[in-house]
Amino acid sequence: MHRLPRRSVSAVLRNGGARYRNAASPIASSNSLFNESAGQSDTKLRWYSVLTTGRCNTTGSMESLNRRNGLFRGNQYESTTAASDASDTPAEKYEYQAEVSRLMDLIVNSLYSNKEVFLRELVSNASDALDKLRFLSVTDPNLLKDGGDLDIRIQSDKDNGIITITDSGIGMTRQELVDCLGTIAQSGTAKFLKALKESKDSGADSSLIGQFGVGFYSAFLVSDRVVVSTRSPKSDKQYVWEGEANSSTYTIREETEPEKFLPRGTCLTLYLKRDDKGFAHPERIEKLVKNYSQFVSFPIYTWQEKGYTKEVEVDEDLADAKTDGQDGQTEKKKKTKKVVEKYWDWELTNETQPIWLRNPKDVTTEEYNEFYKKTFNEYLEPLASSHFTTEGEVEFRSILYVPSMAPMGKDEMVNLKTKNIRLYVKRVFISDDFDGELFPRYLSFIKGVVDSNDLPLNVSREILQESRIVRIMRKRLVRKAFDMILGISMSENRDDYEKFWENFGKHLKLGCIEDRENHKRLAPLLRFFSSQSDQEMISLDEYLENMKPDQKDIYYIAADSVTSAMNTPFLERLLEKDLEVLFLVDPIDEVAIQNLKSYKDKNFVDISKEDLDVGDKNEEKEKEMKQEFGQTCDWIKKRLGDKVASVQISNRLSTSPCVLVSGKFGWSANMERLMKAQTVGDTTSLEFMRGRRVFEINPQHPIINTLNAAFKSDPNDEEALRAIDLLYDTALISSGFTAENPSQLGGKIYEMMGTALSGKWATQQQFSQQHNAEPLEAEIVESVETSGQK
Ligand SMILES: Nc1ncnc2c1ncn2[C@@H]1O[C@H](COP(=O)(O)OP(=O)(O)OP(=O)(O)O)[C@@H](O)[C@H]1O
Repeated sequence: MHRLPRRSVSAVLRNGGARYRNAASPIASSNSLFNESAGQSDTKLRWYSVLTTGRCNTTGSMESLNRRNGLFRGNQYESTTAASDASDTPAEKYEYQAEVSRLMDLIVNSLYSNKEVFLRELVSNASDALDKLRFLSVTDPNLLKDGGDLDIRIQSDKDNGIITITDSGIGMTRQELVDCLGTIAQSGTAKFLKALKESKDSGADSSLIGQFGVGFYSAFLVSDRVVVSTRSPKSDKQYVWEGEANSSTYTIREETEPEKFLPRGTCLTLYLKRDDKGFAHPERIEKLVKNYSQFVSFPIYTWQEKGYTKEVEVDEDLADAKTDGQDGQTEKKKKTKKVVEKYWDWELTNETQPIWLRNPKDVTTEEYNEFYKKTFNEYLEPLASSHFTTEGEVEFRSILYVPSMAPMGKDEMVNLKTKNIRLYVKRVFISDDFDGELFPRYLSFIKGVVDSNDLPLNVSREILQESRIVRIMRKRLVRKAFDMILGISMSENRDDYEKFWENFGKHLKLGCIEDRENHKRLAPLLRFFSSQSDQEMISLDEYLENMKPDQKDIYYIAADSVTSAMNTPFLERLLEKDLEVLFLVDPIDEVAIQNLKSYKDKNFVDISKEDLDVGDKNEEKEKEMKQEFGQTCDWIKKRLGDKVASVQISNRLSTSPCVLVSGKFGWSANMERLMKAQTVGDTTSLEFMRGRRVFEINPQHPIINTLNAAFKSDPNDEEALRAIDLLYDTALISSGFTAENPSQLGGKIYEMMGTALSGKWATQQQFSQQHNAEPLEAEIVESVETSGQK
């Protein structure tokens, strides 16, 4: 039995055009341009450097002119005799063309919502280049002969706004530069992967990140000019690709500066735009690497300023010098002071082995907690964590955490954008900005990381495409989250679930309202106070264990506090019969329970609603009571009019004379109060939902008996009729409703007090007046006599 002590529960997603030719190297002819286009219909777009050279002679002067004007739009490459429709005119096929500079502008400025992703994209390319080299070197070790580690190095010059990203990967040949960087939306990486798969090479590395062939151009998000110096181990020459933002041309030349020669790999130099020079700050680079590329599988070094403290000797001031010895000579004393020596060096900035890729058996709780604190900037340890891998249709790895505290701020509970789940695809951080795709909002408090290789992302890698895969993933994450919470609830340490409930109980109740599919998982996690446990909260399973053998339902009452629930007249008879009643004291409780409807085949029954069956129906007795009080009920109903739907003999009262019961389908008093507090403007719906109220009388109560007698003697007796009014108003309040006319009620109470007081105290007052008056008179008489004597 795990009962929670009472606390404040309420505190709570090419080659269609010319091959590149620069002025110095007019290799490709315009002929090849169009032949190639015809042959490569899968080609998308390329940088038309030919546009500037105008060396296009095959297809006629108009096209050349258009190209020169930068308006080359239609490339007629084939005439076909095949009739396209009913007409006999042969249809001509055209290939789509694009205005490259505009397209570039679109890619650069419309694809990404956040500039800083440029570093993620370029580091991912470097990682892919290293991965390709690693893979190819297995069969061709010569590729690694030039030595050097497989790593990525980022250096920046903040004063001049320059960033260089160097990798010792596969590099690019001149042709590859043209094919990969000179062709928008052509991914050398995707081709590489495809070739591997086609060769059915089981070693096809699924950790290759690139797939769309646009990531590289994100460099122009922040740069005016990009220079790529690259050397493929397959080539003995190094080439330099250079392109500028807003330009539809690029150049390629051979690297001639020996100091820029690379043994192998690629060095990208970004000349940042004026407003983006801040990105060249070493600290900013470090931060971006840590956020986006923390778990890339190759070491990333950033060039950072460091410092060490050393002791240096300082000459003591003469003033401070001591006079030493007998000869009085002044001796300079050597003193030292600590100074910080600054220097620049490479610093390893990422972790190549993410914790989630390790075997859970090898990870300690401390390591999980440390990862949690570091990743989510938390200072408190989590309440629970779960590290798992799912296989099958969707494969992903994840570590989820239940925080030990709800976030500060009221809106957090319904805030989907909590940035609590960090999504990685192939170890590269994609996003933490979700809109309920991975977790429903009531579980938005769960924190964690999810890493998958199969997630469908859009080109900018910003949006998780709504897909079956995401739905499956969400289902599994939610299930794991529930397992984790259940684990806390079954923990030996009771305080843990108490803490959890205090922080996130409301979230689970919201889940009861919003997630029907998971009612079975949610219900066992709920906790309530009850008529038999007003200090410790109980679970629904504990309630069931405590049910009477013949008890059919789970009873509950909604109130604004445990105290008022404990003293409600609705509870009287159930207490007498030792039936436990759940107290729903959080405003969300009643709606949550109404959504659950039942738990383990037992219905939830509101004891403040009509037709309550507490299992002791006695038809004969009821008949007898009806005979005795039936007419009195009609008489009371007549007096109360439309205020009540009917007046009935109660089976739930023992000490109170009457109670006001809500209709079966109407709002309870508690719900009415809550709805009233939230309604602004038109209150017609309130009136409607209030529905019927039934006035129940307790035939055992003296007041009811007196009224019964009064009715029998004189149904028109004014005092008896006014007593009915007062009885109704009082029942309204004791049943949890708000008085219709509080000041009138006050008046009635004063009047009654007056009558009651005058009944008892007037007699006494009369008595004491009589007794006090006489001695006073006697005294006066006496004094008169005395004066007479004088
Ligand atoms: N540092 C590099 N070393 C070697 N090749 C590179 C490098 N950077 C880019 N490339 C080549 O250029 C191609 C295009 O790169 P780009 O970033 O535009 O697209 P991608 O990485 O293939 O796909 P995505 O758009 O998904 O990032 C790559 O596929 C790769 O073949």
